[in-house]
Amino acid sequence: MFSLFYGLWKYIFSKTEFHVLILGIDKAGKTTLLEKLKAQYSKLEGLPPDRIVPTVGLNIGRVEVSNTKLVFWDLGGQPGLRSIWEKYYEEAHAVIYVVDAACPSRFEDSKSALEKVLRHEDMQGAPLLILANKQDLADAVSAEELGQYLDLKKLDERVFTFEAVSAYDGTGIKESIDWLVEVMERSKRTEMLRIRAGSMNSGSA
Ligand SMILES: Nc1nc2c(ncn2[C@@H]2O[C@H](COP(=O)(O)OP(=O)(O)OP(=O)(O)O)[C@@H](O)[C@H]2O)c(=O)[nH]1
Ligand SMILES: [Mg+2]
Repeated sequence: MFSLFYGLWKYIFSKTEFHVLILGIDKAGKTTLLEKLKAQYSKLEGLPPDRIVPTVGLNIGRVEVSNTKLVFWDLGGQPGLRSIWEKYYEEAHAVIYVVDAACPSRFEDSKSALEKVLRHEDMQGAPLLILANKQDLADAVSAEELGQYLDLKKLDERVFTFEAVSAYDGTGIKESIDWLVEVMERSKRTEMLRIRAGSMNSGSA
């Protein structure tokens, strides 16, 4: 009986935790974004951009937004490191895909890396937030233009959106995270991950 009430109490009062993967090719601005998120949503200061180096392992950031806990996983985007991404797909509730909107010569590379992510079966149904980053630069393309460049087919029933952001000055970040939390809260993928976690817990009891 106690465990029943405890389970119910936990269900009602514990904050939902969402895992969000931050992907994108090298130099897109993923780690700069992660540090900005930490600065904006937690008491941590976040590294200043001039102290951020290319990512080789995994950077983790935990923040709380309204009644949810967000755990961000930021991975390295250099070509030789992209094969590691898929190890994190199964546990991810959603994906933030960061693109350097001021560097059209790398849009093709960004597009094919993203298409590969979306084709992977472990990514099925994961909401997708595509960020046109570096809007503080005069030659950055808008979110709409980036959408045309990427020309993504086969998004089918996936929930997705494009946002124009700057990981430097914080433009567009609040709107992006608000969107993400809202879609994760009602996504089928979240339901699927919750059921899976529940059956694993009861299996190990
Ligand atoms: N102007 C401008 N520069 C940015 C912005 N975000 C990142 N940068 C710069 O872009 C470069 C790459 O940033 P990172 O955050 O290291 O990129 P990354 O995607 O984490 O790269 P990898 O770890 O190699 O995959 C750095 O020189 C950053 O200072 C932005 O919003 N505006
Ligand atoms: Mg990085």
